[in-house]
Amino acid sequence: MSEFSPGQRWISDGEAELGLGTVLNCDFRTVTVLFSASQETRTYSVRQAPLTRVAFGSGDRIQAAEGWFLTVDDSKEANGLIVYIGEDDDGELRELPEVRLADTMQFNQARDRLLTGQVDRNDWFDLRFRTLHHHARIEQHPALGLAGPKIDLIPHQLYIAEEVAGRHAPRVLLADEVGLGKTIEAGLILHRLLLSGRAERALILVPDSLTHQWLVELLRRFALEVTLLDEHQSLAHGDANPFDSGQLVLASQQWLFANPHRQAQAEACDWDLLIVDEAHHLDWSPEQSGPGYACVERLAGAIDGVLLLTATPEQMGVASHFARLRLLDPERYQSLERFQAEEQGYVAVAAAIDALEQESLDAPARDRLGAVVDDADSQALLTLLTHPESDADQRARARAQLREQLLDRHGTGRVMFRNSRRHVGGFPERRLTVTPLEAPSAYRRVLRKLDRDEDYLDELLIETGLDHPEVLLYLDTMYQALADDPLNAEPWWQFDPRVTWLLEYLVEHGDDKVLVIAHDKATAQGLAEGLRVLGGVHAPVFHEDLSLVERDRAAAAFADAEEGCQALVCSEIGSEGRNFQFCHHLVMFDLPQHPDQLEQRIGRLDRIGQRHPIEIQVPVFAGSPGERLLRWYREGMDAFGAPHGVGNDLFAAFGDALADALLDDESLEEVIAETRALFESRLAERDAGRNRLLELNACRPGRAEATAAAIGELDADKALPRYLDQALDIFGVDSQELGGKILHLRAGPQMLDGLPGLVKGEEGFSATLDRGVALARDDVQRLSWEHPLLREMMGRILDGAMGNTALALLKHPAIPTGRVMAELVFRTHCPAPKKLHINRFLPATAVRVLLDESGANLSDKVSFTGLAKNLQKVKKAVARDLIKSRHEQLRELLDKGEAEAERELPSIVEAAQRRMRDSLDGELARLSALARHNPAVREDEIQALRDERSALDAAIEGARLRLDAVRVIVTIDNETR
Ligand SMILES: Nc1ncnc2c1ncn2[C@@H]1O[C@H](COP(=O)(O)OP(=O)(O)OP(=O)(O)O)[C@@H](O)[C@H]1O
Repeated sequence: MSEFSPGQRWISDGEAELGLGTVLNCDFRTVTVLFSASQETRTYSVRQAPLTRVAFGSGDRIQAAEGWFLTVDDSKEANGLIVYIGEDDDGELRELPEVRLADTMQFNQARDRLLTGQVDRNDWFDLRFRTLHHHARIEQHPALGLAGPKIDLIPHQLYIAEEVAGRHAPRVLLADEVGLGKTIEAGLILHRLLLSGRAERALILVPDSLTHQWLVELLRRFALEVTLLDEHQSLAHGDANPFDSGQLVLASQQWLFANPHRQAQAEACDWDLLIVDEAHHLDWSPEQSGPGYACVERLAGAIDGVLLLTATPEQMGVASHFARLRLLDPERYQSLERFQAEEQGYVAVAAAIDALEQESLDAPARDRLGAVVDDADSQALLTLLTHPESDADQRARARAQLREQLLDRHGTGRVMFRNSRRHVGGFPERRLTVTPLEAPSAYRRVLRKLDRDEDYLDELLIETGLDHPEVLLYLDTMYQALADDPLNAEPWWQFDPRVTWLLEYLVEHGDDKVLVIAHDKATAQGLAEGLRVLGGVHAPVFHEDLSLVERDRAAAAFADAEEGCQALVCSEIGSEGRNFQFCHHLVMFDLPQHPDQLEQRIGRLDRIGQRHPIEIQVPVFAGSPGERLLRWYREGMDAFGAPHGVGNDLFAAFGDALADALLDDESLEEVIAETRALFESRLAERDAGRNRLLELNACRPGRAEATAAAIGELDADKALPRYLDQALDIFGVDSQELGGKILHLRAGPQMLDGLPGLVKGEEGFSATLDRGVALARDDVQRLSWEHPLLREMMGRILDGAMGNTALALLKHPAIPTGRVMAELVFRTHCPAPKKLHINRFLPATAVRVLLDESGANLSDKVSFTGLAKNLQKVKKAVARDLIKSRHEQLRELLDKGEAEAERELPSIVEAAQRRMRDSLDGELARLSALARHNPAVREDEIQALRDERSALDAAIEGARLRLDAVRVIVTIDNETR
């Protein structure tokens, strides 16, 4: 006779997610079960039905179809069906026949699953326990969010990322010199915020030309997938807000700034972080702000975290720079005059910090320190430093602490980070070669006329419609504008000797890539045509009016080491921010007018990753205005040697005078001499004042080293390869060694679906645990605890039921056969908003309790691994039967285990609270002391920290323990199996 009767409740062993099933009918051979919650009906063979009867016992809380709950006290049977008896939530005695149990009841909790006979594989249970352990370790690790990205560990970047991502709602200007890695810093900050739960949504606004580069960098280096939004994509969303289509949205500034409707949609979303690249283009003047500035101002007003990126913050003038700082902190930056006055004071602070370098302070050094040390705690350090009885150790500590305090309390360092090549070091040499050429007659004619006739310049401006001094500096453009009929005129590239010179240069350096930059789009296009027609050289053009796809295609054609083209011709703006460090020849076909633009050009090649000296070529017409501009750059400010960061000051002071001197050697000499004088005094100020402070602040070597060491610890974590092996195996991912520390991962036939990067029947991906190997290969991903595959596997285990029950056999000479033990794993549960990142103090923490049949706690005597290696697996059906036969006993052990675990909770809570207070109280004290001196510390930052502290305190206090997993262990003698 079949054990099934209509109305009985069963669950599927293999598909527990179907919910609670009801037997519809049965005969001798088959049973049909309806799973109402998932609207599925299944028919099984009676003899092998993978089903378990649901039977609750005393103390279980069950739900009726009508929604009310019953706490089971007893049960009885009527016509093969169970009727539960107990109290409802109002304390009334009620009966609930099993047929009226809620279909939606889930059996995911370890206790329910165990008692309903759902047992997982033993190795799943092992993996679950290890996952809990590693998850807690990684969540609290100081390198969280910084260790996974595929990057070289460069100290100034690590310092900035660690400092900025640790703040409440970071709002900073990342202003490292060109090519030092601002994108990487922003990526690190974003990654850390995301992993710690402090940010979930970010909007990234970048110039059109850089969208693809950002997309690729975020994916390849940070394994972050972003949604790239443009008008076409947005239209596909119809009436819905397209900015809601992803957590991380990347959009082109040109597109958004020109489109008020899309701006309103972007503003309507909730973001945690706004990133704006090449922020010097956000122009502002006291009279009027540009549309970009206005748009970012509105967004920055509503979004907590803001990162602005620019290598040349003052390119558009000091006022504009000030306005950008104001975007970050409107309260702090209210008056430009005050801001400039404060900057004067930085000279004294920098001098004081430099004075600290002296081993024993002489009188002038003491004076310099005395002039800025204005509070009791700094004063105490200074006294210690100069006290005759303090020993070398005390002095060293006081020196380091005072240095930190001075840096912290003065200057713009909290809002702006600027690293320069000078102190980062290790960058290649720049070599300039100037090739004088004779101007062709078409240009010479005009130049001679300009020499002879002072009034001709005005005429020329009217005739060409060009501006001054462009008309003098870009002679090809001038020639083209003068042509009566531009369509029929001989194109300039036919006779311009720079074109033939370039063709020869390309032949001479046939094996090398050459980047050519010209000021105008039209020049770049003409030049490419000239190269093709005159020399058969195909060089793609890269300019601001190309579509994104065209630009990326051009860049890819250039980047391809084997098949690619030798040269790429760019216009000024078209190439800004791009990575071309695989090439070390730069041809400046003409010169830009602003020193910062010149630096931007060289910065395309002189970037992290450049391995060769940089060859800069400038072909120039003898005696032309262009040659005079070149002299200004070389003699007035050494513009080609290394970035100096004062170009904007020089341009602001002499830009106009230089424009007037472009036709006159005598006045040029004067302008050069004056520029040189200002250049040198600015350099001296830079080294003494604000920039010196900025430099000292942009990287604190001690902290950077500590962060690098923490990352190094995770890189070398021996537990990771072991865990990975086990997890890949259990999730059904095939892993094949390719040699050279590289693995190839592919979905196996039994793989659990939905793992990132792996789809059955598809290729999979190559990956390595080794940072160096990953960096050397674009096509190889870097595996770490932070890789999406690991995070997904760990998340699935911790959020789901996988491995939360198991049964194993133990052969032990000292324990009689047939005894039951229960290995219970409890985990702390601490509901709190994600933004609090409570995991850094109290991640889900495992408490393991091992009980023998009598309820004695053996946890301290028998370790998890010690026990696990002696266990033997058992067939699922046998396991189910064993559990069924020990129901009551197991219930008792579960209750007893809970009481045992509860005893551990207070010490866990206390330790977490201590960790939290140590960390936050220290930070609060530091910030409050800072705020008294440095107005860049915002009051809302301090208040937010206080609020955070009390919210964390309450959340940790409310921590509870929940049973997470249970393994039943049954002893056997040597013969039994
Ligand atoms: N830590 C790093 N590891 C590996 N590569 C790096 C690292 N930092 C920077 N790079 C590489 O150096 C180049 C320059 O970095 P990035 O683009 O971030 O500089 P940037 O300061 O934003 O430049 P720009 O001023 O031109 O916008 C990029 O190709 C980047 O991938």
